[in-house]
Amino acid sequence: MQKPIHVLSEIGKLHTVILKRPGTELENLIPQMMKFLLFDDIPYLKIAQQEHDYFSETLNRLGTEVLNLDDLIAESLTQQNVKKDFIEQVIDESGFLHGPVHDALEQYLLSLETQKMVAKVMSGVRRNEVELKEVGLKELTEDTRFPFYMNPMTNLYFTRDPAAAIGEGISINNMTFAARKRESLFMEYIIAHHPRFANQGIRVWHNRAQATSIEGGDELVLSAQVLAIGVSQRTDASAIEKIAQNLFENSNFKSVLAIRIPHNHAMMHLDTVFTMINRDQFTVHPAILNKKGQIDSWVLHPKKGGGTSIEHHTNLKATLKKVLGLSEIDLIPTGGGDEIAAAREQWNDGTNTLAVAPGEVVTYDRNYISNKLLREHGILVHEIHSSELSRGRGGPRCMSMPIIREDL
Ligand SMILES: NC(=O)NCCC[C@H](N)C(=O)O
Repeated sequence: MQKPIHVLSEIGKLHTVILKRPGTELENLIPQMMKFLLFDDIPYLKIAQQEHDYFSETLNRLGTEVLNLDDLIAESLTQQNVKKDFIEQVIDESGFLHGPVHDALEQYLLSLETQKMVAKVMSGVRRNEVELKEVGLKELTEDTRFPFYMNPMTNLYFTRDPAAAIGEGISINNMTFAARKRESLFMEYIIAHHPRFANQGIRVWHNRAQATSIEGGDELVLSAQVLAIGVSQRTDASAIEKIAQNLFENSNFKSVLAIRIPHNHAMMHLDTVFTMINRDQFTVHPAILNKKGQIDSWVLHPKKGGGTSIEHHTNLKATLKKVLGLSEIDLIPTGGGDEIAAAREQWNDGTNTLAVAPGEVVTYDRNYISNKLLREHGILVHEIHSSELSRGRGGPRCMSMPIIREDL
């Protein structure tokens, strides 16, 4: 019987994926909150939705089952006590553990029918939407720079990051920045309460209560035995050690390749600078390699008798060949290696491909130099529109959370 989660590679035919159509959360993005909400500009929602619908239709046309995050969470909250717990938790995590604001938000959200409540939680609750029964010193002295009690979750359409399917389990991530912390709550409820996932023995490799942070854009399943993880702005080395240990003890994964990437917003996750597109082919943003073409990486293995051994490497090609047992590797440089084209196209997620089958990817149309090069390397490329979606700094891989891929 098909397990609810089954991802043993980055490239096996994509069977089932979770997406989130951009919604009114994007219309609650305002200039003074942009940096905090991890955006560089305000997307035009109508066009962003059209582009996203085209992405979803493209995946459908290629034979992928598309599940929507909003539906999954609403279907997980059918029991009144679960819905109430969810509302309590999301209010707590929005900064209101108790008090008049907490009570007003609770009353408001409980009054909404489940789907509307979910949409509201995602799009944010403005201060003027709820009436406080009393006002204490906390309310009088609080920071009112932002017009929301509950901030909009503008990054939700990047379903890749809050959780990642690895093997037949999942990592439910502790996100780095406040703007995204609440996002992984959805997957926690879905795994625990959705009929498709609940009580199926799904292993949780990392949970959101863990102090160390990790994000799905850094987690790449290179094979049934090898996981690559970025040491990045968003993922701590200590989180990598913990998840590696858990995988070594409880799954068939035998190696974790930790790759250190620059810590900045354009390259916030490993998948913004490196993705797998075929058994032996990868995209890579040339700027992550130093002048000698090197990058620091460490391979973690289980040690006999317990613990983990760590080997340091600097040659990405040689390291990939070694961990994957391949004789050749084709690293395809974003922007064809031209310094300016590479920087521009990486900024617009030219490196961030979503493999739908071995050697077959979905990419943004605007990265025409990288797309042409991929085709010259024999890759089948399906382009999607990207004018507005790209303003959030994420591409097709960031916008998708595969939960079932066919084995290679
Ligand atoms: N996997 C990814 O690279 N996701 C893109 C996330 C973009 C989002 N604005 C963020 O900064 O978290």
